Amino acid sequence: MSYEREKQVVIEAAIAAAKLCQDVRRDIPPAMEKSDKSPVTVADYGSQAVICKAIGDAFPEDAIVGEEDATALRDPEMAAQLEKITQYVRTILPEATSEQVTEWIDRGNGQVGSRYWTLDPIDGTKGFLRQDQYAVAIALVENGEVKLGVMACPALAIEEGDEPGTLFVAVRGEGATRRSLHGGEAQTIRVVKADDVENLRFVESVEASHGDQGRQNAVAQAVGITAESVRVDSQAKYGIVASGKAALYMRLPSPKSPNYRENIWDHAAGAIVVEEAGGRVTDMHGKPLNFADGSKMTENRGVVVSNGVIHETVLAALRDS
Ligand SMILES: Nc1ncnc2c1ncn2[C@@H]1O[C@H](COP(=O)(O)OS(=O)(=O)O)[C@@H](OP(=O)(O)O)[C@H]1O
Ligand SMILES: [Mg+2]
Ligand SMILES: [Mg+2]
Ligand SMILES: [Mg+2]
Repeated sequence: MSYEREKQVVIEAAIAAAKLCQDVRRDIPPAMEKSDKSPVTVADYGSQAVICKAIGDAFPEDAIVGEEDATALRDPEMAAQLEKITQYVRTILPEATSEQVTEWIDRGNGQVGSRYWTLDPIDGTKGFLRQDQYAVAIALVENGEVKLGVMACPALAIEEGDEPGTLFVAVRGEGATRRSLHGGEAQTIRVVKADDVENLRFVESVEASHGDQGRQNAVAQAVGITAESVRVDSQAKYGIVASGKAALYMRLPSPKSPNYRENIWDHAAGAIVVEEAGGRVTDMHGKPLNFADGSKMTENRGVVVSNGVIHETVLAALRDS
């Protein structure tokens, strides 16, 4: 088995961060606004602090490329927010100080290199605020290839009716598993088979502005998916495809933001989980996602995630659309 220590460290960190996020969510957090107008909450910061501390302590040589940074929190006007974040972090690390919290968050300001971690402390912040789906997503990348992905989806039940909370783990060459965030055995997961008509659904973002829902639906129809899309926030969509509950996840560039480029932390963990479950992940032109060059995937457009079998058909339908 490879990456055993890495896996242990980040599974433990992801479970702790997921608990912190659920604690915050029970108190219904107000959102703060980032410079790009997107929302961020005390849970995004708290989750990044807990995970970056764990990775930085265990692997001090490794760079971490995280979504958030602590610059805004050092503004004296943000003192009350920083204190709140610190209180939540103390439920996991009782001795934590505000100064340490900002320092741990800023461990996520690393650069993409030959070996690095990428972290989305809360993917789907809008979903988190809506009490819908979100994910804590961590991946280890070596020489441009994702080697390990750990994704906690605190609001996603394994089977309908179960207590929500699913943890996905994948190591390159060793398959993908899921388990309950509340404990229990890990089960191997596989993508949906071509003849499993009941699960030939497709998933897309809840937020219409994060994709092109008109074109996504047209392409799904063109490849024979007749059911309406299932709209889910965050990389939980990758988990759903990897578990065989949907055959396709499409994310096509939004006509409203044609210059948007995808971030590595929005895809790295989810992508390895799907690939190790037997699926395929490319951009809309069939190019592999580029995790080698920087935090933005500047050479890629959109994302297509499938069970593999239908992938070429989807890419062909996209060319024709
Ligand atoms: N214009 C545009 N196009 C594509 N993607 C965008 C865009 N704007 C934001 N984002 C990123 O979307 C991340 C949320 O993922 P989803 O779209 O899958 O979830 S959601 O339905 O919007 O909640 C979200 O991740 P978080 O910021 O971690 O929540 C953003 O990185
Ligand atoms: Mg964000
Ligand atoms: Mg994200
Ligand atoms: Mg995020």
